[in-house]
Amino acid sequence: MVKVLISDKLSPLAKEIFENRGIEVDQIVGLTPEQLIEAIPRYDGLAIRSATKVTADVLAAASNLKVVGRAGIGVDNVDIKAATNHGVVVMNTPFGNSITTAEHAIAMMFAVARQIPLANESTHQGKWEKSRFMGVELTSKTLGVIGCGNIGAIAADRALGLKMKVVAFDPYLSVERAEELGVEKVELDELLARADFITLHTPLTDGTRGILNADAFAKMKDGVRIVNCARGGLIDEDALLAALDNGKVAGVALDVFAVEPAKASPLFGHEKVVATPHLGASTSEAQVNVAVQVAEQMADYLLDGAVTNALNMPSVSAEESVRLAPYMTLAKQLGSFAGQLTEHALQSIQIEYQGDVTELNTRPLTAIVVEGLLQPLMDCVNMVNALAVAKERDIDIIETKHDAEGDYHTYIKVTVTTDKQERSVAGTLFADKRPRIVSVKDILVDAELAPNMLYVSNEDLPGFIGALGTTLGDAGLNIATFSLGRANAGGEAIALVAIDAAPNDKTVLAVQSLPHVKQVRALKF
Ligand SMILES: NC(=O)C1=CN([C@@H]2O[C@H](COP(=O)(O)OP(=O)(O)OC[C@H]3O[C@@H](n4cnc5c(N)ncnc54)[C@H](O)[C@@H]3O)[C@@H](O)[C@H]2O)C=CC1
Ligand SMILES: O=C(O)C(=O)COP(=O)(O)O
Repeated sequence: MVKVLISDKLSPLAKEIFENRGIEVDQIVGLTPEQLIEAIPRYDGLAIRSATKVTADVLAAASNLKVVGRAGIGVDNVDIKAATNHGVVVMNTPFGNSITTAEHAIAMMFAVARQIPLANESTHQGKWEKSRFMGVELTSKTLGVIGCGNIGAIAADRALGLKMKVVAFDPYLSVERAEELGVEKVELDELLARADFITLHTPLTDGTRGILNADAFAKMKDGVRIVNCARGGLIDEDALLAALDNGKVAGVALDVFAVEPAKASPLFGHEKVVATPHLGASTSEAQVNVAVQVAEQMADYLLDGAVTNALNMPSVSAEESVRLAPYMTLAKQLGSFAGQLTEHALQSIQIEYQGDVTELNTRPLTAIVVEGLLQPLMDCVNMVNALAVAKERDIDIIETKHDAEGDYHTYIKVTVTTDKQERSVAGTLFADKRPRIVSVKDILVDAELAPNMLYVSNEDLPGFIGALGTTLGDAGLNIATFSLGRANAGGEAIALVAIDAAPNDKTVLAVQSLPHVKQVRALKF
């Protein structure tokens, strides 16, 4: 039975969805890294929020894991590269909590503009310090949005509603999109120089880590106020403390911290710091959204092979997955066939799609061709990591698509170029949706692959077929099907023989030593 571990606090709806779909669920919150490593081999799926750290060590131990589902957006707590290498799909829920998080950023902006938390605390203490708390208006102020994606754009929209002017820095924001949003696209330095308030909405990556550092603070207006509801690592906390102390920054509202859970920080207790414990996504609405979405996405993948919102794999809908299924078998067979015949260093893999198949999402097909091809050559390759593994090894993957040209309404051809030769194998689906190999090295054949096959290439001369049959018969091997093809009379010929059991090395050698035989391979599918 498929098993999922929920290792962070998720709406109970997630568990309910998994169970309704026949998936066994354990919810264990607060595991130490060691406990997670010990538990993880028992699970096919892991559902998390931001607390669980899915490190390379966890993934190395996760021998059955197929998917990590992040009920939320940021995946900086998941080692995606290691997940890819281990063939684990990582998916998130990119929109479920974006409104909620943008609202938190706006709430934090008000909180820091009017010192609401401090005023609240003082009032509860019966101090009535009316003259202590002097705030600033938001109207007409300039808000600098760093990272204008889903959340940044919603925050910008709300700020415009508050009659603020919004400038945005985001290298990937087009001028048209900026216009549509009603924001002014600017460079970072200009944003820093102009903004009265700055709000951060980028992911934490090597490119954004410390984006607000001492240099950046130096470029800001005196008395700027900053909101961070994205990730702690975006702000250099030491530089921030200095900027608060020297008056450059009038106030900061932090929902996120460099190290979480943040139980101690020099920023804590500072009058100018408003802090919340990573609450950006914590509304009942958002938590229902992300829990339902992650559970459904994970169940779809584990049960039906549908891929949605994956960060390391192309998307495949459930309907596509059904239509793709016979093609996936064909593509895997073609890749595997080519891989089992490949003896030299691979340079490129060309995958040509013709006819009906071009109407489908061919990216998963390409991934599975490459998986099939690399599997005989190396361990631990699967659909998730195949393209990355090929790239790492400088193998070019070339995908082409054409209308149907020849005899087949649908057709896939895989051509492998090594440093010594080029070899191709092509196949189709017949009306029964069963895959057929229709050519090898451009020699026409018509073969249905069986678990055990013998591939023989030979010179097309009389006597070979009888000799092959006798050799296999002598070895006690029953022939199930026998497909032949030849380039021309007397030219290169190919035999693809389905046999009921795998031939041993002695039999392969015996076939190899038959007259006119060029190459023999026992193939497994
Ligand atoms: N506090 C909380 O509870 C929550 C925090 N988040 C954080 O918010 C982040 C943003 O979420 P979304 O808006 O949904 O992501 P998104 O992917 O829609 O937007 C991120 C934007 O950042 C931009 N960006 C990337 N590198 C940049 C750079 N060097 N400088 C400026 N912009 C850059 C991208 O072009 C993109 O437009 C998430 O990655 C997550 O870390 C998300 C949800 C809840
Ligand atoms: O979705 C995100 O990126 C968040 O940061 C939300 O984090 P959480 O799920 O509340 O731990």
